[in-house]
Amino acid sequence: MRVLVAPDKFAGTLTAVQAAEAIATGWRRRVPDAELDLAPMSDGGPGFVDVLHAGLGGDLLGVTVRGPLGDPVPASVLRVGEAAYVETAQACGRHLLGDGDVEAASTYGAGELLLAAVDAGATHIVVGLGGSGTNDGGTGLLAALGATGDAALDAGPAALSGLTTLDLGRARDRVAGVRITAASDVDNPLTGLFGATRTYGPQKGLAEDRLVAVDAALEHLAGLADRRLSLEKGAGAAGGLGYALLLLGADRVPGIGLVADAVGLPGRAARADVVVTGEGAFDFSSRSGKVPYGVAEIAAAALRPCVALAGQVLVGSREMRALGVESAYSLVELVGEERAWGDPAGALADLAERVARTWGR
Ligand SMILES: NC(=O)c1ccc[n+]([C@@H]2O[C@H](COP(=O)([O-])OP(=O)(O)OC[C@H]3O[C@@H](n4cnc5c(N)ncnc54)[C@H](O)[C@@H]3O)[C@@H](O)[C@H]2O)c1
Ligand SMILES: O=C(O)C[C@H](O)C(=O)O
Repeated sequence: MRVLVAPDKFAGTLTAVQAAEAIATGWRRRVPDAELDLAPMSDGGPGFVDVLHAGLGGDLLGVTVRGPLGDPVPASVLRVGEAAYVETAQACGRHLLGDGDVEAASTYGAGELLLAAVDAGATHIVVGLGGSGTNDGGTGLLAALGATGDAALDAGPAALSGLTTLDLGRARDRVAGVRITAASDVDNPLTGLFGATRTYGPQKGLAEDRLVAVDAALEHLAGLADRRLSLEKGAGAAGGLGYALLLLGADRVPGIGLVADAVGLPGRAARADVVVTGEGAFDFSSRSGKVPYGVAEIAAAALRPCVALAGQVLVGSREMRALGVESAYSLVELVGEERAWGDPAGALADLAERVARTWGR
């Protein structure tokens, strides 16, 4: 039997590559002759570059860029032929913000990362967006590329309400002739009820009573730069970093679809008997763009059953099936909180071994 193993990361405990390996280890214990095809996934957020490197090969170029609060952080550019892939979470991810203030956090480092890809000679740069700890409308990135204005562009959203002029000429020149694709985990617009701030601000530590002011700062930015683009899908990804890329002429695609196509997931699903996906918390709250649902869609198109293994399962079985996942299995339910967190790889292997009893025949 052939099993396609295509999980996302389990945020905080396992990378997608580690999760895929743990699932394969457990499955093999139950079905030693199973053929396991490992395809760790990402939606554009954390893990994007690792997963593409595992799937596509290519060369990693190490760089140091400014983190969200200004401290230097390591990041990398993945070169594959003429293309380059960068992951903005490496420069401004939520894991780098800690307890820091998102209102002071900047995407400047993501701009430095983009520049490193330009300087490496890439003619097509794919920028992964998601899991950010920033909400600055991507102005930090624009500043790193040479954009100027009459207020600080690299100091978070607060300064933006004072902006009366914005010149993007130099930033656009820096990327002239380079095709940019934004691969985003979510498709929210920049502002408003479904915009970056109101939807994702609270999980970055933005207080309820600051949401209106910060959203207004991004709205002010949109008024100066380009209101139409602020309404485009994905403008609100990664705290508005999607918007900055659209201002530079980028096209936008869902990250999960880009990664799936890059690693040939549809063909691999068609060659499998069963597809296994997973993530840390299998929930409903943010299903658009999430890896398990993207993988389930691909499995369904190939007429293959899809099951999910997760740290926690927070979706009812009826909803889950409606989304194309046959069954979902929970680590915490099998081994309890302590082991799920203390030995995530071992626990996930045990869960996969159990699931292979049902699905490995
Ligand atoms: N946060 C959003 O609103 C949102 C929206 C759309 C897409 N996304 C994308 O979805 C991806 C996943 O985001 P996420 O933050 O939901 O990650 P996730 O699904 O991995 O969930 C993280 C949670 O999983 C649980 N978990 C992780 N390891 C566990 C273990 N070993 N045992 C038990 N529980 C465990 C924990 O509760 C943890 O908080 C990111 O790449 C992000 O870009 C996020
Ligand atoms: O990944 C998320 O939390 C959603 C969004 O793309 C962000 O980074 O703010």
